[in-house]
Amino acid sequence: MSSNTAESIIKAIKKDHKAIKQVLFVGCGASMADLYPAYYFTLRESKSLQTAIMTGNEFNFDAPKNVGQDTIVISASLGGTTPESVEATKHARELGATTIALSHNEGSPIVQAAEYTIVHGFDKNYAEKVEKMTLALKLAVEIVNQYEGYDYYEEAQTAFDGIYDLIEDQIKYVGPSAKKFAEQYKDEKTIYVMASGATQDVAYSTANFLFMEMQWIAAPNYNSGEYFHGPFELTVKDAPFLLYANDGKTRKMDMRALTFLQRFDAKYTLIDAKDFGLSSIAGPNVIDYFNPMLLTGVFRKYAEELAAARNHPLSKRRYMWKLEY
Ligand SMILES: N[C@@H]1[C@@H](O)[C@H](O)[C@@H](COP(=O)(O)O)O[C@@H]1O
Repeated sequence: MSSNTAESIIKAIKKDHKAIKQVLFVGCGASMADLYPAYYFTLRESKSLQTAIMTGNEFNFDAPKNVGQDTIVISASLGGTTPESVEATKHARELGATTIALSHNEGSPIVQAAEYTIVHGFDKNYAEKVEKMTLALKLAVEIVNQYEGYDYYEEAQTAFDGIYDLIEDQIKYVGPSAKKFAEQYKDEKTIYVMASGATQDVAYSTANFLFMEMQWIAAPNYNSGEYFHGPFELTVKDAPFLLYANDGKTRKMDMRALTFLQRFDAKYTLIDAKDFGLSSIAGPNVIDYFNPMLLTGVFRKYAEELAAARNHPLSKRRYMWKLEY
């Protein structure tokens, strides 16, 4: 068990494992979603590594047959106690994989279960809310760079250096838009949520956790490319949508969805990385991977305003912390 930087952890792993074949990302709920940008990066940028992302118990009950010495399993858990994620970390070790856990809780079971750990912040500000996600991406960048070489490593470091300050800076200006969103959506029973590329699971996370878990608002969510292959049939006047737009390769997909929402006069809120100046810190070769952090950080303010307008705190639960399940 050691808490260290992404760079030093991968260096240490490489000493014992000259070659690896696979990187798996495992977690539950928001923590699984936080691993998505790292998974997306690995899938796009690695020339040889296999990669997949899965929920804790899918790994526990049905792990890929090829997990072994040449696999790195990166698990994440904010509280560090989610049983499925702790078990997955233990199971990965039993199967011979090298394990790295990300958690906010230093002494937690997941930290104890993993060989390498990174303890991240969460409470201090909006930027810290995305520290887990950012550090997971940092691990993925180190893996690809140290094992294969990554041409845009320095460009990525510049973006890592700038992302937290950009979030904190932009948060200062979103208050009025966040309040407007809260007023407009506070009585909705359903909100449809869309995003593309590395941001896909920000839609998943917003819908499943901020809306369904924390506000009890039904929230179907899908990739903005997939919107045109079924879900768009529900686009009618005033149907409530939230659309995340990336600055990067998949922006065209988000803009196509936006045009369709406008065409049928849906009620939509657009959370656009271009409005928050992502390109001021992230160069064109890495920008795709930093949309999720910025959009998650900024949208937190919208969720807080929604909770306030609905008089339904983000911490309110019907079952969690109350029942065995
Ligand atoms: N209801 C919560 C989710 O909100 C949370 O995302 C998940 C993972 O939590 P952790 O990140 O602590 O592992 O656990 C529970 O299921």
